[in-house]
Amino acid sequence: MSDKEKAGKAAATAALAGVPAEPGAPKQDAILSATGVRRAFGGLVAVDVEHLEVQRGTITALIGPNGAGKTTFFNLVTGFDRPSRGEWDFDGRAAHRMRSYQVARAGMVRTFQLTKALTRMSVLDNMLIGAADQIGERMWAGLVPGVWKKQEAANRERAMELLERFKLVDKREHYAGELSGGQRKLLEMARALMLNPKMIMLDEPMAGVNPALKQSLLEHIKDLREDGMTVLFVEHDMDMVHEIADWVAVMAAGQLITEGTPDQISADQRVIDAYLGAHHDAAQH
Ligand SMILES: Nc1ncnc2c1ncn2[C@@H]1O[C@H](COP(=O)(O)OP(=O)(O)OP(=O)(O)O)[C@@H](O)[C@H]1O
Repeated sequence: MSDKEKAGKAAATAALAGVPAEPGAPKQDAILSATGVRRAFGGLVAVDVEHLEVQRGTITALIGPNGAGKTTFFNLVTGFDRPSRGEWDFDGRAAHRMRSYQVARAGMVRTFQLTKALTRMSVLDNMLIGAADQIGERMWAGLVPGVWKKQEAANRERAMELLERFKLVDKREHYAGELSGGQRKLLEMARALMLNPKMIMLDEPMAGVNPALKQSLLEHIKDLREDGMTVLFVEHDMDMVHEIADWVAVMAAGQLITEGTPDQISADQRVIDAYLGAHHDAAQH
């Protein structure tokens, strides 16, 4: 462990010390605080979270069995979906009425899996488009060419910096579709970082990544915390959760059933029951 990593981990642990392992537990300094968030699709309640706070400067995992509502929750707080009801503050500002690009500008940015269209573009173009898309620049780009040019040069510089950092710079002219599973995950992360987020939300960062690249991806995620960012990630790989999460929030059937440190969570009967229940249901289908 580097000194920087030790310091980042220690600061996160200190910030969470004394937080009870209970759903909705208040945090010392929550960057995201959500209350009464509900999203129904017809008769199906996908998300029904009474209260959740995410401590600033930590790596927090959001886990739960398939269909628990994790992705829907991500979509809601980042403005890509609208709740049936609910409120949340991000970094001290009410964010539940913001559009996705306003949320991104406020500093909460989620990663997206590369779509088919994006795999047919170069790695560098992916980076440049990532920046423009999420903050809605396309709307005014055509109107103010001078401003746009300047912004474009800055975006290009930032993109090259990030591609260096993620060791993708040699691939910049390659189609994104030519990248390996792990390199795609790095690109997804790098795209999100184009916006200099305060909090980055990663949806299954380890999915489809070969073991050789996993370690390097883990290091990159820890670096985000060490750089002062807050990380919230959805993940099924419990080894990864144990290795990097400072805190874990568990959802099942739309609700937040508990929270705690990785050790507290793996010993929690509610969590074991939720996973067993989900497997039992799946086996019956
Ligand atoms: N657009 C939608 N229309 C209808 N139902 C939806 C929609 N999006 C999600 N759902 C349903 O909401 C529930 C929660 O789904 P969600 O994808 O949020 O779960 P998840 O915890 O992310 O699952 P996984 O781990 O499998 O990705 C599921 O029952 C899902 O089928």
